[in-house]
Amino acid sequence: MTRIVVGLSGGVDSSTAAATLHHQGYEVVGLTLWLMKGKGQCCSEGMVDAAALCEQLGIPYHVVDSRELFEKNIINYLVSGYSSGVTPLPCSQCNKAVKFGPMLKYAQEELGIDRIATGHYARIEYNGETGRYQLLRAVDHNKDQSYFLYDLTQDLLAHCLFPLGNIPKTETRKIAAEFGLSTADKPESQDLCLIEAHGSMQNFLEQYIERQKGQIVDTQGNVLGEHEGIHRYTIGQRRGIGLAAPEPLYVVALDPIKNQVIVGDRTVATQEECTVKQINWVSMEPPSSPIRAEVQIRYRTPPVPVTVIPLEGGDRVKLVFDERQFGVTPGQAAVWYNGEILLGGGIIEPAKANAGKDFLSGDTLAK
Ligand SMILES: Nc1ncnc2c1ncn2[C@@H]1O[C@H](COP(=O)(O)OP(=O)(O)OP(=O)(O)O)[C@@H](O)[C@H]1O
Repeated sequence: MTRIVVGLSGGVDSSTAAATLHHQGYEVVGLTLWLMKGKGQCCSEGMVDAAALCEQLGIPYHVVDSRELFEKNIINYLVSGYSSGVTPLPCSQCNKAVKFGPMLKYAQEELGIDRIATGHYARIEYNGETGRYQLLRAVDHNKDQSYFLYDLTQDLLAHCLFPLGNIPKTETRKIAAEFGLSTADKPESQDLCLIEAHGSMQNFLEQYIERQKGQIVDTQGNVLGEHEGIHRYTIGQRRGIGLAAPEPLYVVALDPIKNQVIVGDRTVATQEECTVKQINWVSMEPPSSPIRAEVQIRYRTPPVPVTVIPLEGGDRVKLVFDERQFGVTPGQAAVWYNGEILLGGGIIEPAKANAGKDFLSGDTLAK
């Protein structure tokens, strides 16, 4: 019987993934990574539900204390990112560095098990011709989570199963009900786990970052108002800027050196290109010449046509959009696809390399 470790968050998706594999004859071991410090946060309720599920299925259950790892990789990453004017995407970082890598290591080293599974909505296919594991969008495009998985290595993909990638979410709930799982009706998590735990990203960040008043300026440097810390803003943001203006104003840049929030109209908030670092090529070898693809610059933005141009050194690319894009946000992931197939992705770099951002201070540009 094939043994497999299933990552359990206590939600309906991972419960159904575990129950499905168990039903298919896998010898399933449930495992929850305990991620957040502090009483009553995030995982505690999840652990109770995950333990109940394992009891119901009659399978072993493990909890791995990963709070240090989460703090080192995610909390520090967020705090230093927001303090320096970027908006980091914690989920892809968490998947690679905190969840999949350590979960596989624990499975192999502590349990002698060589496979792991999660309730993510995405598909993995081995391509015999290229010898690569390809990551594909979930059949249910509305639930597709491949964007958050772009940074998984070939080795991780080779050891992973996503049992829900081929079914619509509605089917997941049906299966959960048929198996009589107590999580069948559990509401969807609506946001990042950190936001669910703290109410908002600002609440979370302000445990670590002090509010520091600064100026809100336009792209010519005229002072329009005051803010309470650049960590409270994101490129492309319109709501909550607190300025009355005839035309809607958007955050177009954040200058950590001058502690300024720079705002402009929608045209200033669009870009025709950007650079991307820390690239992970997933379903194809790194190309030596430009390729055409469709890119997503945020989880919920639709994919748009793009030319991906490899830059010297191999770890960065330039993205040239066919049409100017709004809200290209440093720190977020840009992930490019060929139809269903996720080709690669990386982290959008700050505006220094992006034309037209000369309203940032020299020091910021030199960073
Ligand atoms: N703390 C954790 N420990 C182990 N695995 C986890 C943990 N959190 C999430 N996972 C795994 O990652 C998958 C995707 O997590 P995500 O936070 O996106 O939850 P979700 O899509 O709401 O799924 P679920 O309904 O299972 O909570 C989960 O289905 C689960 O398999």
